[in-house]
Amino acid sequence: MEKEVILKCTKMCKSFGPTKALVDVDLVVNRGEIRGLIGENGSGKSTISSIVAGVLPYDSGNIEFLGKPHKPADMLEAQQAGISMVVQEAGTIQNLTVMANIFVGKEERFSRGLFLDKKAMKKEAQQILDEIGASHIRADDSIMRYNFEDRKLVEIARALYEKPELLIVDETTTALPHKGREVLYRLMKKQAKENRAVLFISHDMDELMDNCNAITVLRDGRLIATLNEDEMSIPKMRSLMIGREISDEYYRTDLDGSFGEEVVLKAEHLSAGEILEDFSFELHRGEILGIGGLSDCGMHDLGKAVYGAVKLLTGKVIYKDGTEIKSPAAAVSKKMGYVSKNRDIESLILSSSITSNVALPSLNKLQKGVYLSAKDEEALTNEQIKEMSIKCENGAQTVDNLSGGNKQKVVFGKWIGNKAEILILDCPTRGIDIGTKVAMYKLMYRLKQEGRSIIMISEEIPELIGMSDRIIVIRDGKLSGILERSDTLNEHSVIECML
Ligand SMILES: Nc1ncnc2c1ncn2[C@@H]1O[C@H](COP(=O)(O)OP(=O)(O)OP(=O)(O)O)[C@@H](O)[C@H]1O
Repeated sequence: MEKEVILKCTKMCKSFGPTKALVDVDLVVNRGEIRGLIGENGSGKSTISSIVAGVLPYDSGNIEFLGKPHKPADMLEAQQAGISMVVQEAGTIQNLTVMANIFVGKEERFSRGLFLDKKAMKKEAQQILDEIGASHIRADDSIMRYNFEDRKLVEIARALYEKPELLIVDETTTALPHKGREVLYRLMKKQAKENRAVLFISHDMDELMDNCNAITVLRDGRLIATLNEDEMSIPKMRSLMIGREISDEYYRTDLDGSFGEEVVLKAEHLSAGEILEDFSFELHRGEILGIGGLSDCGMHDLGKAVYGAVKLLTGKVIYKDGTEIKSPAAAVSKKMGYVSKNRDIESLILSSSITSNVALPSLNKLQKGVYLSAKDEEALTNEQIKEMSIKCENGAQTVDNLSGGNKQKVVFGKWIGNKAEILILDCPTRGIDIGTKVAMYKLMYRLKQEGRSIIMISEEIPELIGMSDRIIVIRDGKLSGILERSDTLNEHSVIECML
């Protein structure tokens, strides 16, 4: 049977100044399909989704949606045409309630004369939250009460409320806890089963294989291939993305989980956030200490607590020289670095340049008398652009303009540039393409060998097993087990500890 086309892009082009983000892209998405869109960081995936969803205009080419010309002036217009999108980073508005976030721009639907029928709004918002399996989120609560993961679920509710013909999911899964990912997969499958369509952007090869009916590969803004279900395989997808074969070995290959005796950081009886309670551990010189658990087990709070970024309810964090780490400033002065899971809000100054972001923790080092050495700042940044393969015009480009994965590389680069001795990495490879991931793991291993210490908080069990010397598993805010690196350690043993 002939497939019914829902979206047809022909020779779509988009440039940002000298950067050719999309070059003559022809993309056809059919009804009933979950289409994966893959490519390295900066290959143009989000540019396509932003154009189709009305966030960005295109320069030339042609788009048809449901057989009609499609050139939406904004997101609302694209939504009215039948396209909704859930994005990578925070897409909710602070200071509003959950329901106001769900119905933003559509409030008139509930207006009764001069007033807003908040009761009806609440009822409808709660209904959609319940429908997507997020009943724990209350429609009339302030959005600020909810964490990053729950806010993503609110965005999903907002996107699905309209029953869009095309749902775009732009790297949302890594922001969600495991349960939330399952919810999203189920909703995507439902969308396809109802003969609508999904455009699904992800770097996770397994979830792409499990959920997509076809995969489109981009490289440097050009469409390289579209693989149908029977042609899809991980090695093929990887090599089409990167343009060369890459090995299956992502992680360090040694089984030696040894590290120095010296304790460089000690956490004693920490309680913080809503769940973390009476938690203690020691980090050693040259150790990669993995921290795992379900997303809401308290591990993200632990990262913040160790960096002095949240108020401790009990306990203390002590650096090797006896200094108590009570603030990020104290942490930075002891050469500690922190990569937050909530990258755009907590780890970057989006409106500043790559150089300003990279140089920020190294300002003391870069200061010459009362002046900052612009030349040194630039050299430091260029080194990190090279080391982390940051795709950008130059260090003067504002971080806001970088692709998601390249922003993550900037965060990593700023702490590597600062020669941090202790790195607290919360989901460090989030949004990072497979080629760069391999490079990052190599870098982490090199840092370990140089005697630096890493706390790696991760929701990816293979990453924890693949990189850690020891894995501390947290369950419901408390220590549930410590697992040592060995050839018998497997996903099952970690999961057993987590649940
Ligand atoms: N507003 C902007 N201004 C300047 N350059 C931009 C802008 N938005 C995107 N770019 C550039 O366009 C290119 C494509 O970016 P895009 O965000 O589409 O990549 P991506 O494939 O989604 O990457 P990632 O996997 O890292 O999310 C990148 O080089 C990026 O730096």
